[in-house]
Amino acid sequence: MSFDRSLKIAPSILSADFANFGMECAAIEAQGADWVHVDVMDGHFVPNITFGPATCAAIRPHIKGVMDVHLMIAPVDPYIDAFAQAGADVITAHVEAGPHIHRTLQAIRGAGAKAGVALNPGTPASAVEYLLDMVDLVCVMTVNPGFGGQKFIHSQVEKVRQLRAMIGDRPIHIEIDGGVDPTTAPLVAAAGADVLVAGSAVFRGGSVTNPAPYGENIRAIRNACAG
Ligand SMILES: O=C(CO)[C@H](O)[C@H](O)COP(=O)(O)O
Ligand SMILES: [Co+2]
Repeated sequence: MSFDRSLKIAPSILSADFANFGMECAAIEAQGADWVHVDVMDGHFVPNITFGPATCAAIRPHIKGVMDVHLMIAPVDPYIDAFAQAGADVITAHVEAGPHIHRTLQAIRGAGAKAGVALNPGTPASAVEYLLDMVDLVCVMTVNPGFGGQKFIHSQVEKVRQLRAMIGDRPIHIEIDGGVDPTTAPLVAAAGADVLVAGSAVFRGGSVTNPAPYGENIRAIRNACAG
């Protein structure tokens, strides 16, 4: 997985048909997705439960590109190897999920994956200042984690600007997660983000038997950022 700062759309399969994950992953890639974003929730760190490493391993053969695993779980460390072995290219842990994020990031890289750190809306950009040599991606949550389809929190755009300045020319992605659509995407792209996660705004109107709307929705986000 090589680094580039071009705009990437990463549909979140949280909004996909859970009975057809494999086909949904293949469909969104065929419709222009750059990465596939996989939301793991434990009902403890966040008030919702999704799935674990076995599901990630099951969908891996259906994803040609980057599998971007967002862990909303606490503790994180006991599960890192399992998600790496499931084929995650990027594993992102929350800075709020435990007392030893530096150790967690070391463990992610040690397991052979790219290391991401996520910040909840109430966590300042400065939380990653001493982690920049440890991370490949910083994820700015623009909703409170736990559910798809929530409203974008506009105060986070300033945090993205601060992170862009802090990161400078280091090869670190800035990912935005939550409430991304053609209206909000240009705000964070202009502020310096390069990976835009979008769940409801990509999957709305489509299905595995009618995937064309996925492509239209992805293009609408991309075009809004270009315009
Ligand atoms: O991490 C997440 C929620 O915790 C999801 O990735 C995010 O909410 C995407 O869904 P939507 O685009 O519908 O907001
Ligand atoms: Co996510």
